[in-house]
Amino acid sequence: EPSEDKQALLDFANNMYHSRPLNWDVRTSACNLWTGVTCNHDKSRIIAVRLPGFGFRGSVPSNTLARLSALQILSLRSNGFSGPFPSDLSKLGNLTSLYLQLNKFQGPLPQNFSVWENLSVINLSDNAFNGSIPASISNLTHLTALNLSNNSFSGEIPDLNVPSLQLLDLSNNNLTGNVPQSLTRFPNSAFSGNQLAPEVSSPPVVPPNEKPEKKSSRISEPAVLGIIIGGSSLGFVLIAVLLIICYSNKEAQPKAPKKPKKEVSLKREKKTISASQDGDGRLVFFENCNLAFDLEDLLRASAEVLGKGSFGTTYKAALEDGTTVAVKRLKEVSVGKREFELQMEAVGNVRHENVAQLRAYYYSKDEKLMVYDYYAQGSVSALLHAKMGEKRIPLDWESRVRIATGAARGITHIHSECGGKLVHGNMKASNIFLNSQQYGCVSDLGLATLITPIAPPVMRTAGYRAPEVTDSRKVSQASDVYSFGVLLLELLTGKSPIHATGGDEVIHLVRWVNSVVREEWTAEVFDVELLRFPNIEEEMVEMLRIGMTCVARMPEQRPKMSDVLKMVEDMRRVNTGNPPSTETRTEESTPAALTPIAADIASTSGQQ
Ligand SMILES: Nc1ncnc2c1ncn2[C@@H]1O[C@H](COP(=O)(O)OP(=O)(O)OP(=O)(O)O)[C@@H](O)[C@H]1O
Repeated sequence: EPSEDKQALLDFANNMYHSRPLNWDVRTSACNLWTGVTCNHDKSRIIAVRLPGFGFRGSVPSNTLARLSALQILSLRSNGFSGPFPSDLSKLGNLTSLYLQLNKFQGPLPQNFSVWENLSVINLSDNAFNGSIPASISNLTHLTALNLSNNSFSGEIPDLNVPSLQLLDLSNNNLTGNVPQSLTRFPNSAFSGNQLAPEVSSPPVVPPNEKPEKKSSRISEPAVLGIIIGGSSLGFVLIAVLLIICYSNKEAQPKAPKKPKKEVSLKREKKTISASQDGDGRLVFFENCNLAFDLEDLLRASAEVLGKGSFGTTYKAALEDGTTVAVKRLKEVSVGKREFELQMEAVGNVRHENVAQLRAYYYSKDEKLMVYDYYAQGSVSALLHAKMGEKRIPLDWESRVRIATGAARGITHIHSECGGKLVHGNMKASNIFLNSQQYGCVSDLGLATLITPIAPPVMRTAGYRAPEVTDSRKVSQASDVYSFGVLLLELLTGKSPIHATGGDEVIHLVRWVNSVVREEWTAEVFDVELLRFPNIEEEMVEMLRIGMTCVARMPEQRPKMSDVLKMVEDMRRVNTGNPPSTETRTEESTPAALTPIAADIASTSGQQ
């Protein structure tokens, strides 16, 4: 137990008024029991203190927090702290994140920010700080987010040439002069509400033959949730969600003139929207979730629409500490709260390296949210089908095998959960991502039974659906096996499950592969991008055989997922007698050698 750190915190709390009680008792374990306190691995030091919304009032007493010399994260936001910038903080050289927003701090900032060389996130917004912005902030080489908005900073903006900086908000101060060159990459909204030289608010100058940067290529202003939530009440979730809806819907509508960010501030809108708060919801985190954010951080995040799926819209949300998460906003949930929670618990408790972990969920009468890690590489669908040139690197055979193997492991694990009853229900390439080892990692499980199908499945979903699934809620483990088979065919052919040809014809991948295989074997079925890799034909044919077995028309003819996994993993051992490695595979295989195997596939798989 870090007894000196504990005493420092007690000295801090005992010398300050706070309206909400802290359960800090010198006799109990600070590392395990104290609210808002996190220790390091061996519990020898306190490394994070998060005290948002505890109703603290007054100045930070000196020589208290200063003694927490191992502190990395300090959050005192959404309280009533007043007085100058706490001098104690200058002793905290290990700080990485500092959240002092939504307090009543005043006066100038210390000029020397170099003492916090590890700082990555600084949020001092919504206080009454004044004076100039210290130029020494530019020495913080790890800085990713700087929010000084809604204060009274004056003078010119210093040249903050920090390449790591991703989020900047200096809006609503009294700043003058020009935006320095190093900061022109940030949107105008980062500087609005100041007295800056007029160029700042005019549109960026574009050379005559260059198109302006596409809106979608970076976080578009209408989609930005520039939401500052006062207080700590979780009930404010609906406000934020309303703003999400409002701002994301705007994307689809004809563009209205931009409102300055100032007007989006929730501080001002709270009163008018508060009638719709029902306060019945809460963000529920799953155990072992080490993401350092809470509901307020989430709601304040900048958000970008990733796409609309059959269950709702998914947003990429960039939190102030640099973490990025994916937030899925569900529509048409057809079950009650209890059933929803039980299903979320089942899904959230699935822990496997090939299953995307549900980090948190939120349920209220009007909104249901799910929070996942954000996968920056994009989905397998994007990796496979994005147009060449659009950030796409062709997926080589090794990558496709890793995707298939990972996905098979993930689904097999899902099928073993809940007494062997859990179903994924929505297996498709846009729901598979790459884990840190670049193996497939399946996401979006367990939703099919919760959502009312309001429209026939869109083309990209329909192609994965087993023939017996006429109602999207009637999915089964056997239908997951079918969808996995479609995924294998997609990886092999490079073609989407249902796709249009140049003309009006719509091709159904399963039927197409079947017909090619049945008529006469040709290597045409394989993605042309795979043909340049040597010695992979046998594996491709084996994967084709597995895929075709999975897409058997009758559910009872399909193998169990655990058997499919075995087949996928054996695919290499059978062919080489060696562990998987391109170097060890030397034997030649010619297209002619494929013919008997293809014939075998055609005769054994249950065709449509
Ligand atoms: N955690 C995530 N990280 C990165 N991208 C994601 C994440 N979750 C979803 N996406 C992407 O966001 C987009 C929308 O996803 P969403 O799951 O809402 O729809 P979908 O996969 O197209 O269809 P469905 O709702 O049937 O699963 C997809 O392109 C998906 O790949």
